[in-house]
Order: sequence, then C-alpha cells, then structure tokens
Amino acid sequence: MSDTDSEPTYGVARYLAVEHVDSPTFTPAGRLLFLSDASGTPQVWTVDAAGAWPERLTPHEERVSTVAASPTDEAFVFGMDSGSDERDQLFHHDLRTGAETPLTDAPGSKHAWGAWDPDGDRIAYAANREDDGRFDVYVQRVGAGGGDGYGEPTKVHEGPGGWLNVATFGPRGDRLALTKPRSSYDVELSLLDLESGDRRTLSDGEAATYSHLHFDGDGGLYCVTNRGADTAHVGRFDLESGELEKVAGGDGNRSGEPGTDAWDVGALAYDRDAGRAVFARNENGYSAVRAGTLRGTEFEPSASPDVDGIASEFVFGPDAERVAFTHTAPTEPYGVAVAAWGEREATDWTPVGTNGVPPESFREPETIRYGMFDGREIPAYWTLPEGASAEAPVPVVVDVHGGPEHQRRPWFHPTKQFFLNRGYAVLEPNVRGSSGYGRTYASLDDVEKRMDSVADVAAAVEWLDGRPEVDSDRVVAYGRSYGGFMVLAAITEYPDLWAAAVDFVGIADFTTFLKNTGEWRRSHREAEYGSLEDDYEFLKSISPLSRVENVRCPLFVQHGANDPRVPVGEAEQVVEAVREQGVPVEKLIFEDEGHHTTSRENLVEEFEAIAGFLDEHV
Ligand SMILES: CSCC[C@H](NC(C)=O)C(=O)N[C@@H](C)C(=O)N[C@@H](CO)C(=O)O
Repeated sequence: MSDTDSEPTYGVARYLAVEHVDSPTFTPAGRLLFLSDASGTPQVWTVDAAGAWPERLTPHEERVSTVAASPTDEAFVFGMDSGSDERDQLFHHDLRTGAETPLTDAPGSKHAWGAWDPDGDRIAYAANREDDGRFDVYVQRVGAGGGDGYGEPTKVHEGPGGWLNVATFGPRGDRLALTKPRSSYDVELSLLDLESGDRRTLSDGEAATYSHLHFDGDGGLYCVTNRGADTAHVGRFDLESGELEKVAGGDGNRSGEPGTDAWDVGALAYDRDAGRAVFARNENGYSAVRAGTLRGTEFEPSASPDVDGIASEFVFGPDAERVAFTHTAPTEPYGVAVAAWGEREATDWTPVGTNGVPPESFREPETIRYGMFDGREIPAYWTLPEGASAEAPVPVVVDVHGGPEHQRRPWFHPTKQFFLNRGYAVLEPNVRGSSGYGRTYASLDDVEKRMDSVADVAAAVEWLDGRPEVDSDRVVAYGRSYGGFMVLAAITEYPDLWAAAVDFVGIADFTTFLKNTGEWRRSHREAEYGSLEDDYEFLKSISPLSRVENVRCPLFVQHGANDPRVPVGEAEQVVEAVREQGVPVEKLIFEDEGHHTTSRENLVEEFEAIAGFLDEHV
C-alpha cells in the first residue's frame, strides 16, 4: 500500500461486490433480460422499468455466459458452463411457466450460441460434440410457443476443423450466415443453405474481419468489416452479385497510427422491419454512438444516445421503438441503459450500488501516448490515486491486457479502483498488437515481432521515470492471459525495472502452451504466435521459461485448473522454475476455476492474497 493515506481504504470484497450487468436482450413483449453477477456469478435477471426492483430468473451457481430471448415467445435460451471450463451447455427457459429445459447434454463439449430462427421454433449453434478439435453446425427445435417440440441437436454442416460460428438465420429461416475465424484478422464468411446443405463463400479470400451480420430482407447482408481498409466499418453484401459496399463508419485512409481520424466501428444492431440501425465508433477506447435509418447502402443518421465511456451490445426492443445497450465508464459500473428511438438521452435501467464505497472516490484515467524505438506512439490510460505528488510519490501497477488481439478501454474495473484506493497509480498500455487502432497496429506483434511489444512495456516504465509523482523503485508488472506472458517476458527481459510481478493465467512457454491449449483453438493461436511446426525454436527462444534465471523480483502466479485456453501447466512450470532461482513466488490455483475466476468468493480470496503480496514486496 502506498504511503498516501489521504483517504479511507476499503476491502476488496466491497469493490468485487459492485455488480457487473451486461448482455441485454428484449422479449417480444418488451421485457428486458440481462446478465448480472449480483448473486456471485452471472445469472439471467429481468427488470420491468428503469430503477424497478430486478427479478432473478436463473438459480444457478455456475456462470451463465450468454442469454438470448426468443423472437416470438416469452422465453429465452442461455448458455452455462461448469467450473469455468468454457464448455457451455444450452438451456431453454419458458417465462410463462418458469420451466427450464436442458437442450444439450454433452458436458465434454463446447456449445457456442448462434441464433434463433425468425419463427422462434428453432435455434442454431456451433459445437465440437463429435471432435474436440472441430466445430460443426447444429439446428434444434425448441418448442414454438413453449410446446413440447424440443428436438435433439441435428448436425447440418460439418466444419473444416477449428473454430466455426453461427452468426444469424436468414429472414425465411432457410439459411445461416457462418463465420470461420482462421485468425483474429482473417475470417471466412459464408452462407449455408439449410435445404440443400450447399455453402457459398462471401468473403473474397483476402484477410479481413466480418461480424455483426444482419440480413436486410431485400437481398442484402449487413456486416461490420475491415475489408479493403485498416479499420472496421459498416458494409452491405449484395447477395445476388456477392459485391460488398461500404455503408458507414471507419475510414479506409487510416495510417494505422493511434490518433488518426479513423476508428473502428463495432456493435452494429439492425431492425429489418423498421430499417433502423445503431452502432458505435471506438475513438481511442471511448464510444461515439451512431443511430439512423438504413436502407440498401444509404445510412441516414438520426438523433443518437449521448454516451460517456463505452456503449456496446446494442439490441432493439419491439418495433425498434427502444434500443438497449451495455454501458460503462471509468467511474461508472457496467449497467444496461435504454433509449427511446430518436432520443439523445439514455436511462440506466439497472443502477448498481457501490457497497458503501463513495462513487466520488473512483478515479478517472488520462489518455496518454508515449514514444517508442520505431517512432510509433503507444496509447495508454494513466490513473493517479488521491494524493499522489512529487512530495508523496506513489507505486505503480503497469497492467498489460490479454489477447493480444484485445484492447484495454476506459471501462469500470473494480480491482483497478481497489488498487487506486490503496495508493497505487495504474498505467494501462495498449501495446502494439492491440486491437482498436487498426489492423496494421494489431499486426505489429505477430510471430517474429513478438518481443517488440515487450519493449513497449519497458518503454512504459521509461515514461514513468519522468513522472515526479511516481516512485520508480516501486513499479509492478501485472497482466492476465497473454498479459501474463507479457509480465513474465518483461521480468525476464528487463529484470531491473520491477519491484514485483503478478501473472494471471499467463503463457510461460509458447511451445507447451500451443501443444496443450484446446485443440479447436490451436491453429487460430498459431496464426498469431507462430506454429509448432515452423517456428518451434523461435517460440522456445522467446518464451520466458527459457530465461527464468534473469528474474529478480518476487512473483505472484494465479491460475484455474480448468483453463481450456492457457493450460494450468503454464503456471506450475514457471512457479517451479522461478522458485529454483531462490526468488519469492506465491502460487494460487483454483481447482474449480478456468481462464477466468468467476466466483465472487474465489475472487475475494485472489485479490486479498495479491494485495498482501504487494504490501509485502512493494
Ligand atoms: C472465435 S475466435 C475466439 C478467440 C479466442 N477465444 C477463446 C474463447 O478462445 C481467443 O484466442 N481469445 C483470446 C483473447 C485469447 O484467449 N488469447 C490468449 C490468451 O490471452 C491465447 O490463448 O492465446
């Protein structure tokens, strides 16, 4: 804890108990459903109006990861895994009777939610039921009108191996739009004819992303894509010709540098009957919402919800008269907001408390950029605790996000506010390879350029050196998943910079990670990191485990035994190797968790242990 005790401190349990609300979906009658972790794990809840008392609909202990209301019935499907293993099963919940029906009973398989058919009597999804390394497409009857029409999963298409997603049904329910991510920036888009089984590829073979797919009912398919550009925009396929036209957002002229005038568009929602669309532009992490009418390739902007912070997961209510979305900001916990169409004002329908922690004690970040060896600028968020000054310099947590195709954004993060309350400053660099700044920036860490991104972390500490309010002898490397790799790489490459390090579910050796990660995801990860076949020696050479003798700072390692992405063996081997160097290491492995710690109880234990570790060593 820092010496600036200018404000009272609060236990981490209070911060972790600040509810996280997201995943809005409307039933045909206009009931708002969403996920909330108020009970300790995410469950399905509903609320009738802004500020009304919410009602919990699913009674489970395990994490509910997805919820999708039926388009025709007062019912919903939800996905839930076991022990955070990401092997979701799907369930149907009838809101009229409260009946909950398991739809898939294959605990060893992952069922990735796809879509409802417009008639509300079938669902489609992808699953690796037959082969852990291959997702296939399934269609299943789920009982129109809550009847007894629950069918069995019916395989309608066998995938090529690896990931495969169902994006949406066509307007007549006779076809599906599928996406096959070969890598995070190379997605194959195709249409599957459910009557003939024929599949037609729409993507043109050039690496590009395609997401948020919506048929317009007039022979078109809307999407968010970066085809032919550095940033993502709204596009429309003419399904007869297969031609893709740009509709709105983004800018193909972007130089790939942060701060230029073009930003990615995301979170596109579209109501076919009303011809209404809403999406958000990601401007250096902050959202600018754009709403309007969309017919053909003509987007006519209309009044859009004014949002501070981040808006995502837009969904239209009945007749597109309302739009709900997930909202958060640095000092505003995640919640679901609703705006009437054509209005600028959005109302938070799920206001959450802060358990006695004064909201005014939450700290806002400053957006900064720091220079790098190649002349680039690295965007980052910089947040100081209360009382930091040259007279009372503070310790710093350098928090590196995972992915690496991911972006740290100015959302509410309870444990970040917890560390700020304990007097730590927090620096969150979006190092090269991060998404959100164009595909050129995202490719700057691929394979042989991996260690350039680690140099970006070291440069962050150099930037800190120039700050009078920072105690440069008390800088902590901190990161999750790929960010955990970055922590281990930073303390082995630049050992003298760090007072301590915290690695959550991090990669310690790329060769064992790629060998042992879930079979369905290996090729996707090799596209980012390099392949075992072609790059084995290189991957071994850059792996932190190969230079663990350089570690000087105490290390905290956290993992979950059920992690299907970064196997727990990564934690075990790095703990053993660093301990052999005589360096203090603390290990915390949850037998009932996976890549994310999902239970409130475990999270409290985790962060109380980390706070104690940092108090001891920083
Ligand atoms: C349909 S593409 C899925 C991307 C994939 N997601 C999952 C659930 O595996 C993925 O690679 N996500 C990254 C954020 C990820 O897990 N990256 C690291 C860990 O940070 C890795 O495993 O390489």
